Amino acid sequence: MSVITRSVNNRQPFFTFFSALASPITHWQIHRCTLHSAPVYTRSRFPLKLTLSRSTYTLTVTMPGTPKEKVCLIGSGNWGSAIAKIVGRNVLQNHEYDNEVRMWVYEEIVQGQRLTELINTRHENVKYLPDVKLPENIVAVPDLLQSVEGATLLVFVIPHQFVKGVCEQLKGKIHHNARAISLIKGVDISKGGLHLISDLIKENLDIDVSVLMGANIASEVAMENFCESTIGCTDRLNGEAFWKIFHTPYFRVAIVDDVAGVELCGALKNVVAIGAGFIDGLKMGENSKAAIIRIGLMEMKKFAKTFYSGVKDETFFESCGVADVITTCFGGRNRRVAEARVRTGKSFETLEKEMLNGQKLQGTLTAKEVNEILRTKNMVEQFPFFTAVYRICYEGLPPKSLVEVI
Ligand SMILES: NC(=O)c1ccc[n+]([C@@H]2O[C@H](COP(=O)([O-])OP(=O)(O)OC[C@H]3O[C@@H](n4cnc5c(N)ncnc54)[C@H](O)[C@@H]3O)[C@@H](O)[C@H]2O)c1
Ligand SMILES: O=P(O)(O)OC[C@H](O)CO
Repeated sequence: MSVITRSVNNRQPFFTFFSALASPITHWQIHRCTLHSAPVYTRSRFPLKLTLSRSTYTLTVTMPGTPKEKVCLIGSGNWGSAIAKIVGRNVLQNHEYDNEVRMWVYEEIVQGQRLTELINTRHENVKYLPDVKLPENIVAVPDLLQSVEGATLLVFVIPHQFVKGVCEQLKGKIHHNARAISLIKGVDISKGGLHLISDLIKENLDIDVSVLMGANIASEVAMENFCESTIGCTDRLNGEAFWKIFHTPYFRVAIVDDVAGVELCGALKNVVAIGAGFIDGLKMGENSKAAIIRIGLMEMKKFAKTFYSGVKDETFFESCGVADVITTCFGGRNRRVAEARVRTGKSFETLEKEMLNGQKLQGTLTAKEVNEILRTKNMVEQFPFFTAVYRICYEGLPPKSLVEVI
């Protein structure tokens, strides 16, 4: 691979500059030419990016034989399957991506057959996203290491309690140019202290990790109803590589440079959803639920900023922020199960099994993890809403106390 740097007078008309530059590289395909004012730098990575010394022109070129990006989806639940439909279609429309997308499936027997076989023959995840056709280039693979073979873009989309185990199996086994994105809504406290799931992946696999979070109830995305989502990235090129596999006219993705803010919004809104479900279970009406959403959002922001000083206010106005809190407090699984908890008196474990058919709740576990962090830091009183949700879930506090303590 080579990096070519040319000096170009930045007052030259654009076409003069372009034709001067085009001739020596006619044997390359020029995929993009953009104008920007970023500082000068060169990178030797595919696609080869040329930034011309002291000019403001950037060319992205791909040499013949450039390896294509190969995507692997690590996870195949409700959201994993819905996003597979988008990714499968998008890679077919972009020559920079390999057509085959492998999807790691935690194997199980469904209707007397292996789930992977069902997915590969019927092109439908009959258990986790029934009645939605997946593109035929989505290939279900039961072996984790086989699924990531040759993959340069890893999409992590499994419930957060399983990430550590999956990362341990992948350590040292991934492609040298692999980058990842996490669609997982949760936090990690396994090493003591608060950690982002994206950091857990980054530290285990030694790769750059972006995140994608948003107001995205899987079944609605699968029906192609319009919605938005947010990518948080530190490396813009990586963020853009993932943007291309997710963005569609009905699933509109924005990119921001606040990984911690985006990810903590995704994780903490699940705790707010549990609180909203309690309010619904108590039949307290929409004003009370709106109040819970507002108070919950304020605690999300305070928590995120307390533990990650770089978190930006604007992030809370992206899809990953206020929009996701709203959708999850009206249409999400956490809300639904918390409502049933109040109405039936059954435990969350029982209701998860009875109502979700193998899908996993994230909010109750996150409430516990958040509480553990707050207790360690002596901060429970500063977060009365998160604390009350935890105490209702785990310490027998009556749900109606939620509005008394906040
Ligand atoms: N479903 C949604 O609407 C939605 C939307 C956005 C984000 N998310 C987030 O995406 C993540 C994944 O959620 P989902 O909805 O795709 O999953 P899910 O809850 O539908 O499914 C559970 C998945 O976990 C797998 N699993 C079970 N045991 C396992 C184990 N021991 N190891 C590994 N995998 C195991 C199952 O095979 C199944 O694929 C979560 O963090 C969730 O919050 C979900
Ligand atoms: O069904 P929930 O509660 O896990 O929420 C789903 C999504 O995260 C909503 O964006």
